[in-house]
Amino acid sequence: MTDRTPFFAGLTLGLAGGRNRRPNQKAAHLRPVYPPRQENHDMVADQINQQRQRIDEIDRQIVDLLNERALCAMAIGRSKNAGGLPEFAPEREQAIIDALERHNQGPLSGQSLRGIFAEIISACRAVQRPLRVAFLGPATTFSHQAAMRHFGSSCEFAPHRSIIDVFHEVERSHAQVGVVPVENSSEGQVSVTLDLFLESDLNVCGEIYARISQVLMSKEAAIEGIQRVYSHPQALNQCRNWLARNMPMATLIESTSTAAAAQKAAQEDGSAAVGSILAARQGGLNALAIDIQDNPHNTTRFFVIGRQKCPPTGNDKTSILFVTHHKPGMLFSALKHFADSGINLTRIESRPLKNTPWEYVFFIDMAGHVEDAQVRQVINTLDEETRLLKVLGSYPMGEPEAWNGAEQAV
Ligand SMILES: O=C(O)C(=O)C[C@]1(C(=O)O)C=C[C@@H](O)C=C1
Repeated sequence: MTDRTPFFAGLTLGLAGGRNRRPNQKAAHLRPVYPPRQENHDMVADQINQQRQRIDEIDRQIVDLLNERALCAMAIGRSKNAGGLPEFAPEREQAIIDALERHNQGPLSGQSLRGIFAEIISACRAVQRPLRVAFLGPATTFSHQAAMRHFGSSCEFAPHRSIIDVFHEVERSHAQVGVVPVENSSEGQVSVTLDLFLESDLNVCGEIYARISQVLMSKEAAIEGIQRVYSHPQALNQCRNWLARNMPMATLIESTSTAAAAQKAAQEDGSAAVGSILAARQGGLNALAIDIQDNPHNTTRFFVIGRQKCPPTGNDKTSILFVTHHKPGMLFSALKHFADSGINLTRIESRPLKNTPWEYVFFIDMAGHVEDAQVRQVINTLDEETRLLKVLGSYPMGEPEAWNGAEQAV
């Protein structure tokens, strides 16, 4: 038995037969449901029926209201077209969700509400013009999942083979936005993405935090029969201890992506893949164990890139890059401006400057919007003191994905 019991095995995907479940432990949906005693039966049925009728009535009202909302969005879309404005307004979307969370009295959780409204806004965007979202593919990768969670499902999702292709698609206006990984809580910076910002004129107009839950998937029903495990090198790295403990005899084989690994596992007997639950579902594979990453809080941060700039929401971040003159104390002096102005830095990273050996470009994220007086002032000062300064964008502060253990082992 594995130490992270396969919650989805034999449950969501229905094929693995729960062989790895602990003895005497039945999944909730398998526990026998006894019919209520006869004298209660009619009363219970009556109560349920009443509430169901009420739900049917409410659902019809919701549909009517949703269509009324969609008509408003269509009218806004026409005005935006007439005024040459982009349909996608991330700051407005953030404001809507923040206001609704403040308004919410429960019992629905804030997280549920966010998910519901991400879909409602997505559908309303689609009646204006479907948002085309380029991402690092193929389908079912963690970039795809992050994009779907952030933008809702009523979008055109366009998978691309590389991060540079995602940048190019947005630069050429083939997609309105792109989703690119920028850093991972275990593996650090995604250097390709950082380097591309030096050349590109695209703006950062959003950030997405996605918790990475790695799943062991196979067409086999149990771990015991598996000899090979495929995955992207990063995913294999993230699960190295778990794989060594639970499948010491299996050969680990690198693939170009977690999605490609899932395809391989679907074709071969005795093989498994490490990747997303979405890949398991789409490939019709058994999820033999979930959350097998060694760090349970493994999170990737993505940037949403676009040609438009995002106005302030009141809760923003700004990303910049700069190259200092090659003199002592220049980095210290740059950072001191932030400290003196009380601006909170949330990330600092450096990359080598490709055409000047032993010189570096610094990437900084800070709390605040470039239109805030203090942020503006520090950036203006830095602009005068540095060799190069570029504001990559200001965008609504993202929320790390809630970790409620819902997907964890039973
Ligand atoms: O308020 C707008 O600007 C709209 O276009 C409406 C709406 C929405 O459905 O609420 C749709 C798309 C935008 O990205 C933001 C909000």
